[in-house]
Amino acid sequence: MSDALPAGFTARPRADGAERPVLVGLSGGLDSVVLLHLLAMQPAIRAGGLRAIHVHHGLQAAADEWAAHCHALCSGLGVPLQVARVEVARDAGSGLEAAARVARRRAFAAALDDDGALALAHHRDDQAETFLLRALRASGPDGLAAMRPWQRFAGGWLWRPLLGVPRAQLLAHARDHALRWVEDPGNDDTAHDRNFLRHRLLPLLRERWPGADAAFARSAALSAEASDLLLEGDEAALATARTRDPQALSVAALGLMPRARRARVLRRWIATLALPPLPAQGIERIEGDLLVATADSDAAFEWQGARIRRWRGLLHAGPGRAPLPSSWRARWDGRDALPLPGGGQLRLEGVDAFDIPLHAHARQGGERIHLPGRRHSHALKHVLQAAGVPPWQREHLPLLSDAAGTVLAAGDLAVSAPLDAWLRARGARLAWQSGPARDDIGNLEGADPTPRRRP
Ligand SMILES: Nc1ncnc2c1ncn2[C@@H]1O[C@H](COP(=O)(O)OP(=O)(O)OP(=O)(O)O)[C@@H](O)[C@H]1O
Repeated sequence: MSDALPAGFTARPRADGAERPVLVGLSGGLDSVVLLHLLAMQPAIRAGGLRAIHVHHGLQAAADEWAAHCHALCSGLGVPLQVARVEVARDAGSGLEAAARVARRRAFAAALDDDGALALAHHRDDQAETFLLRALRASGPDGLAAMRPWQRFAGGWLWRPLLGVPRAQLLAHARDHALRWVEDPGNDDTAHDRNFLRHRLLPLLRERWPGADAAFARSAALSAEASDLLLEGDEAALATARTRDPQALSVAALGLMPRARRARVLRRWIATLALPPLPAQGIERIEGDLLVATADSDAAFEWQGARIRRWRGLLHAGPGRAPLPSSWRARWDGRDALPLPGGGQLRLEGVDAFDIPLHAHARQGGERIHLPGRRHSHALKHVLQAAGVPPWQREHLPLLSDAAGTVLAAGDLAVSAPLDAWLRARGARLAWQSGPARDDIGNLEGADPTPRRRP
């Protein structure tokens, strides 16, 4: 490759006109060594702040050698290098390679500057492989779009400047400049689908169709265009079904959409909630069990720890969690947040503590509560029904009682007259968080709710 960079090889300046700092993911292999070398030759990119990161997984005997190699390369080019050592969860159900990838992405996210660009060395051959792998998994246009040159990542962007460049050109560049790199022995094992495509299938395809990689990459780019157009329509359709609660969609509005659009809208909705992607049979089940007029009142679809249910003309989505154990009890003085079994917490805000500790516990059934402004107590069940609290939320609801067993509050949804008066007098309030806080790191890429546009 000549030293002229491919089109789009400049990291776009930020909105404020400043150069975007670039962090290169440097494995020590051919692709990322060439990427670093090309970027280091760009005065504008150097001026914006060019750094490299090598993630040391410690999984292979040669890992120290790779890190040392990256050091030598970076010091030769005058580029600061961070070596991030990560722990890879060896017992991860999804396999060691997937676990290493997650650990790597976390390290990248932690090291990336706000609004900076993480440059990775994926090239056109990688794109052709990704396109074929997606086709073999029966993906539609969103999946066939394969890798994007720019996409949101953590607090900044993921940038793939070499996506249009064939690997052969990278090799030629490395040889022209006498660059040295380390070979990863794992890349030869054809038991992995990607390696099988790389070493067996793609060479055969190229024999007959020399332009195969370019054609696959072009198909990926066309799919990306189609996917972006569809996404705009999905957003508009989703808006018509939204309610004030982001976790609830109107069944009636969904019913007005063509089936194919509805499937996309449901997937999009789930992505915006940072829940695991809906599997194909999920759409079938929602269509068949939840959206029909005769749907059971407790009909639900569950997948990978998430759940969609229909209730009162709405579809509700969220993490599926076990109810509070009925035997759970805890004394709580209000000083610190009270952690709830299965995630979530109860907090007393605006005042230090209660005058005397209260008892937190699960509902047993039959409780009554005396609400402010009412003469008599009411069955808690009716109070929650009247307030429109969905049944599954009621199962997680912690109650607060005094020593005599009088119910003083049900989460922050119903507060009794005496506790309400006590809180008001102090400008204080109860706050109930019903589930664990979201871990956004798990969603750094893939189900990214932000459309993938150039910065
Ligand atoms: N150990 C590492 N340290 C730093 N960067 C790395 C490391 N491994 C890979 N990278 C960067 O990530 C890019 C992609 O590498 P690779 O395909 O092995 O990773 P991946 O995360 O599995 O990517 P994908 O699954 O998207 O293809 C490399 O070109 C390089 O820029």
